[in-house]
Amino acid sequence: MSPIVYYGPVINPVSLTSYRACRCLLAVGASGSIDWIVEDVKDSMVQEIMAVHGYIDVDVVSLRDGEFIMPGFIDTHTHASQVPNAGSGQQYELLEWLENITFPMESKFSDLDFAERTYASVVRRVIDSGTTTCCYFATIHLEGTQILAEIVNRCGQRAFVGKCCMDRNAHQVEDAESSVSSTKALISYIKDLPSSPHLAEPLVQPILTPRFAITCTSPLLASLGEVAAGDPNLRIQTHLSENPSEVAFTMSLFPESSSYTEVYDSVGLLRENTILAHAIYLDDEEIALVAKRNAGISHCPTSNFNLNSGVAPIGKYLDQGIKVGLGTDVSGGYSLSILNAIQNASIASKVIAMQHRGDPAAPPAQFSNKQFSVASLLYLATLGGAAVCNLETSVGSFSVGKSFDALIVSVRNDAGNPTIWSGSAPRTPEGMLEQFFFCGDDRNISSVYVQGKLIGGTAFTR
Ligand SMILES: Nc1nc2[nH]cnc2c(=O)[nH]1
Ligand SMILES: [Zn+2]
Repeated sequence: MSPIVYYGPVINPVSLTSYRACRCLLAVGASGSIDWIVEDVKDSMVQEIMAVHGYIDVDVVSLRDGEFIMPGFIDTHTHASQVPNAGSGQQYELLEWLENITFPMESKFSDLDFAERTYASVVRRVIDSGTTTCCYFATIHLEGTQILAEIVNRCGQRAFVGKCCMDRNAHQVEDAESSVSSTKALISYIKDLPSSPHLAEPLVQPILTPRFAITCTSPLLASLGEVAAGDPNLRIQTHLSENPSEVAFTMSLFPESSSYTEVYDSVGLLRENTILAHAIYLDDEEIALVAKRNAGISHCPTSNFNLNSGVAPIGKYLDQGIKVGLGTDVSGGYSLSILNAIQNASIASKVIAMQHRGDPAAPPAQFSNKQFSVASLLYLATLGGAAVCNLETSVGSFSVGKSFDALIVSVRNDAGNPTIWSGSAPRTPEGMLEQFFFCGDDRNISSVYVQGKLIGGTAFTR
């Protein structure tokens, strides 16, 4: 790959409360990582800055009015195998929905032709939605999950791919021993996929995936805890405390546990690289335990509304210093786009704020019971998600040495999305970002880059 320099408005998340938005020169080196960035650049300064950095005869691509660069979205929780069901089954709550909608679809992935066709289309759609890093659940099937990992790797997306571990309470189950051995086989398979030697971590990595406590016996969870103990870098993903009936059923299956969270913690599955989807009904002790273990929460607001699960008190978790990212949770959620998760995360935070009008959380609470700002939404969709995946030193924002995992966004008329009103020039980067978040869709995502390489949309060559 030749080095390249992008020139235009760059949106760069900093924290839950701030982001930078200014005209930058951003240089991507031959390895796909960021070589240098200069902020607040004017046209007259471009050639001199390039020369100072020894960038002679390097292409500069200039963005037009209405275009900007931002970090790629990070989807911390979705089910590739459930995408064909998106938009079906919203009349059910979680346990009935699994029984009637989800398990029947997942059973189909024993057919490898079906798996190949479905996953190829799913991964393309996820990339075109602007997701540069994705945490995928596949199904219980080893070969089907290997197909998903291979497709993701071929497409150049950054991802974690997991095979569901289930030895009870599902339509298809394995015994605990087979579940562990096929999980180990998946881990070896993914670690052997071709990858660039200069990367700190391969783009595609395995992730330990006990589906949730209801579908795993204590012996299976304990064995998966041993697998985790043998590989501290191995990420773990599961579901936690999503629905009141689920919580009650879990506690009836694990009467010796003091809480749902403790079921995972007692076997070593709660740690700094564990991704906990939903986490709506945690009590104060569970919140403290998640914080103590530095595990991350995947906030899946579209799914939480769609399956009538509840509204997760994310502001409260943020005030406890818990890492939070966004998840689409298809097909609990009906959209593969993190933009839709952003919109519903905003609404969920406003629902909580409305419920606490005149009753704000006592200081020093900063986020509890308050609506999210655009800065918070941006952070959750990018750098927050990166932290949940333990990837915050390589992706989620732009700084020297980080990977160029990025989107070029257009809110121009010629992007073809009439929902965005673009009559009010000149546009500010902040204004463009907000319009994109609330009115944007795939049509506004011109190019998708992972590690500097174009993986979706069209190459930006101006
Ligand atoms: N939303 C959701 N929750 C789950 N809990 C266990 N499995 C699932 C699933 O597939 N989707
Ligand atoms: Zn899920």
